[in-house]
Amino acid sequence: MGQDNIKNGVTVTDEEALKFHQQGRPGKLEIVPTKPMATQRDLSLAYSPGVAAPVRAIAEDPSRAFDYTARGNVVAVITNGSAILGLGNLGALASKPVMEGKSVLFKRFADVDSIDLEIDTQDPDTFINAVRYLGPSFGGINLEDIKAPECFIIEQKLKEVMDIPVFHDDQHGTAIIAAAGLFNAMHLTGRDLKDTKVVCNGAGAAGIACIELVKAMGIPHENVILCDTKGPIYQGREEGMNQWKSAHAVPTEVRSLAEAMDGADVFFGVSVKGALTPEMVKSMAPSPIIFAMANPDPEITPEEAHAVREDAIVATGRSDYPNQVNNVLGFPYIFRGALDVRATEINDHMKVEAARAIAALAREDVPDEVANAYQGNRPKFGPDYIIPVPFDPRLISAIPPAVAKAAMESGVAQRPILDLADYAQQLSARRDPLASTLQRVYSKVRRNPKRVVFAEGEEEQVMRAAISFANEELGTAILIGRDDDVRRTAQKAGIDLNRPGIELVNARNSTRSEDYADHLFRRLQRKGYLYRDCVRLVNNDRNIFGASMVAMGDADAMISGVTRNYSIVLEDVQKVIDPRPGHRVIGVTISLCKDRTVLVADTAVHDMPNSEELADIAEEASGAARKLGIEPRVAFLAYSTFGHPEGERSDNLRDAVKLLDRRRVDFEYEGEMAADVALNSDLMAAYPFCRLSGPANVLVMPAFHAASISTKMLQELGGSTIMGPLLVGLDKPVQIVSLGARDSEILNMAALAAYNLGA
Ligand SMILES: NC(=O)C1=CN([C@@H]2O[C@H](COP(=O)(O)OP(=O)(O)OC[C@H]3O[C@@H](n4cnc5c(N)ncnc54)[C@H](OP(=O)(O)O)[C@@H]3O)[C@@H](O)[C@H]2O)C=CC1
Ligand SMILES: CC(=O)C(=O)O
Ligand SMILES: [Mg+2]
Repeated sequence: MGQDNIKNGVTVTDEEALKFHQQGRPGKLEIVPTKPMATQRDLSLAYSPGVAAPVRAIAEDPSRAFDYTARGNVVAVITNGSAILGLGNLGALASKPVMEGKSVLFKRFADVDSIDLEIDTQDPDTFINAVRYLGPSFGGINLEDIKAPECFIIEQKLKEVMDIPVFHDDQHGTAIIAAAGLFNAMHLTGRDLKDTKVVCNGAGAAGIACIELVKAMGIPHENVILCDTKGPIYQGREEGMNQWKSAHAVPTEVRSLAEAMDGADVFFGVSVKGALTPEMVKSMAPSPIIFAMANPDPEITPEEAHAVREDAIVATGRSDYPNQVNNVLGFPYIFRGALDVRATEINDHMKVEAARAIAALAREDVPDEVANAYQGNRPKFGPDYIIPVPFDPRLISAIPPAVAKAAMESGVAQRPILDLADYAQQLSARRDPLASTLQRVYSKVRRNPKRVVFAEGEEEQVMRAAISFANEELGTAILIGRDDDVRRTAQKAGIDLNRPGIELVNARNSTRSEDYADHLFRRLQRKGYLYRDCVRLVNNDRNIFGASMVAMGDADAMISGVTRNYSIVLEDVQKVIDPRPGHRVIGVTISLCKDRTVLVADTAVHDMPNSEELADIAEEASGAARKLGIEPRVAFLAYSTFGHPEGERSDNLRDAVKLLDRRRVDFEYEGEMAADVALNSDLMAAYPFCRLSGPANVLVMPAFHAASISTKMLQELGGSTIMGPLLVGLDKPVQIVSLGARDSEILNMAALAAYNLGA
């Protein structure tokens, strides 16, 4: 990675952020039951009289609460809003978006259920009393955004009176990630712990915890100068002091941050935006290490720091720069490990081992599966990659086992895990498949932005998707429509289209229309079309015009379908664009289920595929799977499994398997088999000759109707997120959304079009 990549390019506007929080169900969280609640019997089991039995069992043996209730997997995110990010004391209510955010991050990254609790008091004792009796409800307490010094008192007291982990994230989460990054940066710059001089600006929750941890890991006390709003904390200072700051006072002559920075090796910023100036950076030691961690804006931006010191290693708290020091790398996984061994606390040994695990991960070679999570680059341990990114899928299997092991070693684990290797494997299944898949797609496109035609540019949700596409720096969004109509709708909806990355194209006055009509006529002249028919199609049909732009190289990809049926759009597109040579056009639907991603094909084109077509469908779908980072295991699905029950409807599928044998394809495939055998390894074990090495992840359906019915049922009944059908096999990338799709769906499909699944 170099200077070009310094900014990763994910920017969001205030308007987008507000809309994101407001749309649909306001906020970011909902609670869903884990047991059926459909019948009278369900209710009798779930509530009265069924609850009586677990109540009595728990009263007799409190540890049974972990068996009969959600307690063991629920963490409360609790705050009083007194230090919301770096925004200050804005109170309990205003902090709720951040706390909901922390809760969803718990779920997203480590499958920990979490609920936010905003307690409306600034008084530590009242706060402590509000929390101390909540122990029975939760497996752990994550304190968040509570200002210093109250946070120290609150955490200490709650740890004493509660028998579940209490962890102030801004202290320890931040410290763990900062320590991990620091030790990697010191390794890269050949520094020795004993000679490293650290200046930490910010003597609050994060600052005190950061320097305590790095001192515990070996940096001498006298090498660290802690600063706050009054400047360096020297021995004898009286103004603005408290006992936690005093513990870090050093004998020094420096009286300002600027003086402290002169010759410093390391800067830790956990204060406010802009606190570090370029002049201060200039005065640092060679190859300085700068962690500007204030959120949402750092003490200095990487651009500003690098402008004066090219040799600096810079980290920030933000996701749009390399080296993000953010406690999101820590708290979900630390609690995951602690909950899984039912730890009674999160102690220093567990924190140190978490830091070591994070640091070690950044030094490892990045395997193929992971490379795409890194903004499309394969990062290599170095100045721009000292810490893994939050989307690194290895974090879930690397950090919790380290934490669980440390809990067991330090005697705080109430339910030890005997096989940590097996535990690590189980953990990877907890990853959220949707986010990883889309992250890979977005990262790759951002690295190589594309010009994408949004064929229905007059629709409001299409305009919104186009703007997000441009804001996400995925490329240029080309809106097709009549200028007046587009602008009128935009104005009415309060959308400003006059911004970089948005182009408007009106088919009627395009200088390219004649070329497009010529192209179309060459293709359709022997299919009953006159030249004037082609001119009319180009001028009047947005899908034809948009597809022509893509076919003739004026755009890279196209998205459509909001206003017309899938099959009609596909028919239009195929008038203009051929299948890729040697390929077959099919539809692949991605089904993102709770614990796995499954591709289903063909969900768009072939009504009753013959064996040859089925074999092609398997090849196309497995190509798409690989492009999405999934190593394909293809199952040809039927009502029968390996010949039983007999019936000629499965013949095609059996023949397709034989065809693939002859084609010597390089992916796993097997069939015919029933869906449960394909997806359940226990059932598959009854067929020891089955060549799949695990449950199938690409399901080739015997017919279009089966494919369509099953994906829709998965969505409605199984709670899966369904994406697609995605078109693969076309010579140029086009994706079609479902009729009436919302802007977020259009955006995702536009990103997938730009990603070009078929290439
Ligand atoms: N990247 C990450 O993962 C994390 C980042 N942070 C960020 O760290 C910052 C502090 O958070 P937190 O410790 O929880 O907050 P606290 O309120 O507990 O502490 C803030 C500290 O910053 C000091 N400070 C404020 N302004 C300045 C300034 N201009 N110069 C020097 N010191 C200053 C305060 O000084 P005084 O004591 O004199 O008032 C105080 O010591 C926030 O920006 C937060 O977003 C926090 C946690 C995680
Ligand atoms: C990241 C975080 O917790 C903070 O900035 O407060
Ligand atoms: Mg915080």
